This record gives sequence, structure tokens and C-alpha cells, in this order.
Amino acid sequence: MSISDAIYRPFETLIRPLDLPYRPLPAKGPVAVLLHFISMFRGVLIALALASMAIEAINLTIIWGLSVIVDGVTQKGAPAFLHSEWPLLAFLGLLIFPGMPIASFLLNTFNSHTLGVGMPAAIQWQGHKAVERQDLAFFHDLFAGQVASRLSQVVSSVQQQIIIAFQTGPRFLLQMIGSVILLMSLSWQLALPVIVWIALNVALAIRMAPTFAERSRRTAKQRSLVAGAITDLYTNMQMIKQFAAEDSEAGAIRRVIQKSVQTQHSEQRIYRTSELIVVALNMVLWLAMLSIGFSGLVKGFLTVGEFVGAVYILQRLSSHTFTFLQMGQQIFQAIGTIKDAMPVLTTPPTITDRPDAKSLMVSRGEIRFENVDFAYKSGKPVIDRLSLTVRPGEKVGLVGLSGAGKTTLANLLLRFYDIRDGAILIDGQDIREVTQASLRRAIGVIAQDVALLHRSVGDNIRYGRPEATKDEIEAVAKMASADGFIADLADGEGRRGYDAFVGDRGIKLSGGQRQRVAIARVLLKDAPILVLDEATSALDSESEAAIQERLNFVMEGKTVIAIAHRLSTIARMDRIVVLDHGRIVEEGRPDELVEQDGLFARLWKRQTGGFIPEDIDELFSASPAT
Ligand SMILES: Nc1ncnc2c1ncn2[C@@H]1O[C@H](COP(=O)(O)OP(=O)(O)OP(=O)(O)O)[C@@H](O)[C@H]1O
Repeated sequence: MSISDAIYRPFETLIRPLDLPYRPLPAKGPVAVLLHFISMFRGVLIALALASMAIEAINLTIIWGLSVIVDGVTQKGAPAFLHSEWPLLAFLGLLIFPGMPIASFLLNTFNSHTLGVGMPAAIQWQGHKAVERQDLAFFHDLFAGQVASRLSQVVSSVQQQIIIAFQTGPRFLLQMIGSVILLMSLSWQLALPVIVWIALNVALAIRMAPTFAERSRRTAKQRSLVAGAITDLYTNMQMIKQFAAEDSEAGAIRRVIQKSVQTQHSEQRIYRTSELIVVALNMVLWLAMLSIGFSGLVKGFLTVGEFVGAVYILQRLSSHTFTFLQMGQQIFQAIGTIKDAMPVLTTPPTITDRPDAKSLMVSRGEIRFENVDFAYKSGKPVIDRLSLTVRPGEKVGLVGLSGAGKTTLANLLLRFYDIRDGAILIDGQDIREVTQASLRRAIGVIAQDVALLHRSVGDNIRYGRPEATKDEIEAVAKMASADGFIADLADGEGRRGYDAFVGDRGIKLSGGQRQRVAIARVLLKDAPILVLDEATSALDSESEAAIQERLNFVMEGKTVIAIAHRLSTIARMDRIVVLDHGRIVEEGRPDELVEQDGLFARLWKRQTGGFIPEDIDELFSASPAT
């Protein structure tokens, strides 16, 4: 172990942020959130408070010692004083050196390594675990940037609060009490104005507290709105540029920044005004102390030593009033910030696993929707007493006008939302009674808008099964016809092939390439049930044919629910279910439905330009599902 390790490692391992078990945050208010974290780091914080107070005690002892020296030397003369009081001098000398520098170094290291790195990382990790547990609906309702910004604001606020509560605060308190006691021991006449001064400062803080808290909360909210708006803008930059809307969007950002500036000004005004009052109180205190001090010297109720000690204490006290003010400001800013972020961190997720939830066991892959009723928050029914059974291995195509509820139905199967009434069963197991993870592991999804993470293309495929080997990844990429373009991939950092990064959300790949990566990913996952949400925008017919062929491959032997838009997909389904306003209005083989001349036939005619082939059966049988 190196010397550096020996010195710093103990401080670095006092808090192991990622080893702490997740504990849900209380929803009772900012103070409860603070207490939650304080109890998490209690051992470390008690040590911190003791260490800070020890340093302050050393400081006060040194001041007391100095005043004793000044008085002793004045009264007895230096040689006599040195002779009789050398143990005191030696003790003070040791406190000044090496006592104070060593203690300060240890406290600073504790501050920087344990409290400055370990503690915020632990708060960040706990906050992330709280956010990660939220339902999908939560992420749909909020700007991602706003959530991230609230979380990072909370991290620094909680850290700051804890340091104030256990370091600056106790030290300051001890300094106040110690100074008053020391002053009283020197002269009660000098202590009196200090007591009045402290009382006035405390009264001022209590009087201003609600205003501080409210203005700080508004500032925190506005700050997270700015972060949210900016993230939303950057995420949608392509669309913004397509509409050449940079200027109007800049206008919108300008407005939120403007609002944020206003709230910050209003917050700062109140702080600066209270600062002025505190400065005025300080001046009055100095005047009072100096008047009492000089008159004490003249009238003889004070010695020079007492006067010097008092002036020194006063100087320290008044220079610390700004620490006191800053502390107040930080406390209220932190409370405001935590209050603003509470909904993000403490809203309990509505979709949770039951305590006795088991893993879903899929033996056949039958899906049953029984009298399912569902509405989003707005309350308008989106799925209306819908019953549907998908047999094991059956391929069902969901068709319907836009807004009919097709995507919603697929999302209900994945339990992204809980239904209001009825039940959804997979092989007879209610999806609310199994763990969400096992449910989602059993369902492969290829969504309209293929989401890829900004990682290597290989890692994006591996998402289907994290433990997959390189060979398995290459095999599925080949099956998805993705191997060809992957071999040619290169990114700006010089990574090639499977190691090349795909850009945020896969932006560096074409739509068809993204689809192929998604197919490879689902092939690797090899889940018994497949949900396919087909993109409405048509790929060029050659790509479509290629993708369709790959999809057939993925669908083999699986139970499939496909939100089908393309005729080529519809034609391959065993059964079509036509949805309208969350209800099944038609159902049957595609060819039967065309002949029924209902909603499906209308949609079909629209897509084929009114062309209905004479021999429909032949058209459908031309491309069997499996
Ligand atoms: N997250 C949401 N919150 C609130 N309402 C929603 C949400 N998602 C969808 N809706 C509403 O639910 C209804 C059904 O939407 P859904 O996306 O299921 O339709 P769809 O049939 O898949 O449409 P499309 O073919 O256009 O994708 C619509 O009225 C839509 O506005």
C-alpha cells in the first residue's frame, strides 16, 4: 500500500455509495428527506460534528490562552511569567503546531473525500433508484431534462444541508456559545451586547424564513424548467431544424431563462436586504463593544488582556455573520430545491410487484384479455370492456383508425399501465400477479420508433440478452440481415463494426438499419411472445420486403400481436382484430374481413386505392405467415 493510499483510503471508503441498499425516500416533506439521508450517514456525520467541534474548541482554547498570556506578561513581566507558566505555553504551542494543522488536514480530507465525493455519489445513486422505479407514465408526463436537473440539484442541496447541519452549524453554534461564555468570563458588560446581537440575528432569521423558503422554491422550480426545456429542445433538434424553427425556439428558451432570472433576482433581493440589516446590526455591536471596552479601560473594570481578547472574539464573530447568513440562505435554497423535487423522488410508483409476485412461466404462450377496461389520467375510456384470446403460436394483427387504442393495448400487455377492470392473462397467470421483470422478459418488442442507446451496435444487440457471447450476437445480426451494414460501420472515434457507436437514439443509422438491429436484439432475446408495433411510414419496398422476410423469421413459433399497418404484414396474420374506440368491431381472417365490407374493408380499400383483387384468397395465401 502506498503512503497516499494509507492516508486517503480510509476517508475514501467511509461511505461506499454503491454498496448502500436502496431505501425509499419519505414523502413527508424536505425535512423528512434530509433526516432520511442523515440517518443513512449517521456514523460519519457524528464523527464530522465531533471533529468540527474539536477544531473549534482548539481555536477557543488558543484565544483564551492568548488573553491569559497578555495579562500574565503585563502583570508579572515576561521572564517571571515564562518561568511559572511554561507548561501552559508548551500546551498552547503544541495546539498551534502541530495540533491545529494536523486536525485541519484531517478534517479537510474528510470533507473533500468522504463528504465531497462519497456522500453526493450515494445520494445520487439513491435518487436514481427512486426515479428508476417510476412508471413509464411518469416519464411521459415530465421532461427528462427536468427530472435529471432536479435530481442533481437535490444531490448538492442535501449534501450542503448535511454539511451545514453537522459541520458549519455546530461549529458556528459552539463558536457563539463559546464566545459568549469566554466574554462573560472576561467581562459581563462586554458579553451583554453580544447576547442582544445574537438574539436580534435569530429573530431576523425567524421573521424572514417563510419568505426565504418560498422564493427559493420558486427559483429551484424555474431552474429545473430551464433545464427541461433545453433538453427537450436539444433532443428534438432534427425536427426543429426541419421547420427552421431555431429562432422561435430560442425565443421560448429566452422566455424561460428570463423568468428564471426574475425569480433569482427576487430571491437575491431578499437575501441582500437581510444582509444589509445584519451589517447594520454588526456596526451597532462594534460601537457598543468599543464604547464599553474603552470606558472599561478608563474606569478600570477591564484589563488590557480582557479588552484585547474581547476585540479578537468580536472580530471573529462579526466576520462569521456572513457565514451565518450564507448558511441561512443555503438552508432555504436547499429546502426549496428538495421541496420542488419531492414529486420526482417520492411519488410512489403505481405499478409495483405484489409482495408475493412469482415469475411468469410461459409454457404455451396463450394471451387472454378478459373484459379489459382502461383509461389514461384524463378518464376517457381508451380500452372498453375488450375481450380477446390469442392462441399459443397465433399471429394476430391489430388494425384500426389512428387513436383506436392499438398501442395502448400492447402497452397494457407489457403492464406499462394497470387496467381499471378485467384481467390480462398469459397462460392463465394474471399479469398483475407476476413480477414485471419476468413478464417483460417473456415479451419481445419491436416498436415503431426503434430506440437505441448511444453505445456500440454490438451492445445494443446484446441488450436482448446481456450474457450473450460475441458469436451469438454476430449470429443474430446475420439472421436479421444486419451483418452487412454493421461490417461497414465506423464512428468518429475510429471504432468499427460491432464496436462502432450508433449516436444518441441510433441517429447515425438509417430507419431500416435500426429496424434490423431491433430485429437482431429480439432474436437474441428469443421471448415466447412478440409484440410488433409497425412503423406507419413505409420503408422503400425493397427494404420492406427484406425486413418483412426477417420478421417472418422472428415470428416463427411465437405468439404474436402485431399492430399492423402494411398490407404485407396484415396479409401474413392468422387473424385480424379491428379496433375502434377501444372495442373490437370486426375479427377474422383478412380475406373474410375484406369481404365483410366493414371498417377493415374501408381501410383496406384506402390503402390499395380501391383496388380489391378478384381472388382475395389467392392474394393472402401468397404470403403465409410462417
Ligand atoms: N400516454 C398517454 N396519455 C394519455 N392519453 C394517451 C396516451 N397515449 C395515448 N393516449 C390516447 O389514447 C388513445 C389511444 O391511443 P393509442 O396510441 O393506443 O392509439 P393507436 O390505435 O395505437 O393509434 P396510432 O395508430 O395512431 O398509433 C388516443 O386517444 C390517445 O390520444
